[in-house]
Amino acid sequence: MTVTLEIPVIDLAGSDGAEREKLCKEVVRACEQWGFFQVINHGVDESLKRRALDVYTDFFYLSPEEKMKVVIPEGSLDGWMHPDLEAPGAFLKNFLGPYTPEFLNNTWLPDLPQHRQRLPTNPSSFQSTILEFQKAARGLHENLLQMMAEGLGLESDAFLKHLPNPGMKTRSNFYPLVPADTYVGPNQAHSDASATTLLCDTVSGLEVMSDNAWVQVQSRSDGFIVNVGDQLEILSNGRFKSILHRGSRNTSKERLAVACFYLPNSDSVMAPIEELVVCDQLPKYRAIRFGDYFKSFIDKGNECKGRIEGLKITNRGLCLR
Ligand SMILES: O=C(O)CCC(=O)C(=O)O
Ligand SMILES: [Fe+2]
Repeated sequence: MTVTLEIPVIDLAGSDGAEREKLCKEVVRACEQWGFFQVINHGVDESLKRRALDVYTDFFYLSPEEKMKVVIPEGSLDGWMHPDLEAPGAFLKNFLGPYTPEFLNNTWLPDLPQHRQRLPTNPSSFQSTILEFQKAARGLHENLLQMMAEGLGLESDAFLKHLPNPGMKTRSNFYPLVPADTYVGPNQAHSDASATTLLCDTVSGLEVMSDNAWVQVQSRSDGFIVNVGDQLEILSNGRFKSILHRGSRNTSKERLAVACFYLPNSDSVMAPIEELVVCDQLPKYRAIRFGDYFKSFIDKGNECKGRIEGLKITNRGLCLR
């Protein structure tokens, strides 16, 4: 039996008006207590979200030969991968768990030729649709980051000013329906390397660690699941929690899950923001250049919370692992 979890659902409809202060506090409470919440009336057009999910589904339904045109090459994380394919090199193998589903990874920002090269050209509307979707998702990420800062009593750009020229990446996981007697485990448990992540899926399947047990989030078709990533845990000096989670199949329906990551640029240095260290007295994490963090994310594998644990400053001094 799957145990389900009701994470907070926050209605952003009034977030530009008189309700803003109350909603900002709700967002902060959800980041502190859960690390995960859902938003509805989030400002991203429902039909755009639907078109984005459809164009991803159309991509996954293409023939393997067609998808091979954007297969992940050695030394990269961007492109298409299927569990039946041999991962090209240790680089990607590290990153995959034992039950990795078919997936497509892309980088939308920074907009560089090496990232564009890995974008599918089939379906023909893929790039224009997802680019439009990414722009809308960026707006929602930034609105939420402002609300989080305001809810903590800080200037609304308190987080965003540490995230100039952000990166945007997507990972879309495709979980086909498998016969009931086929055991296919969940994918690798991890916390996200992002500042914030927005997840939209066609049916429920996300599992989060709550009280040392895996519980499934009931996703809403009109919402986005929002989660605090490792960078926001660092910036908030540990007030916001980047929680272990994993994707899994839905036992009755095919499932598509699209995660949109909002990331610092490689040269941004992530460290607890001063305003929060003053209140807490001590920084709980040592500073790290995001590019170095992301490299250790790749080197150590997409595994548990090893990366952020290694940055924690303990009472005994630096915890270097
Ligand atoms: O597939 C899912 O439901 C979760 C995806 C996820 O957590 C990720 O890609 O970071
Ligand atoms: Fe994730």
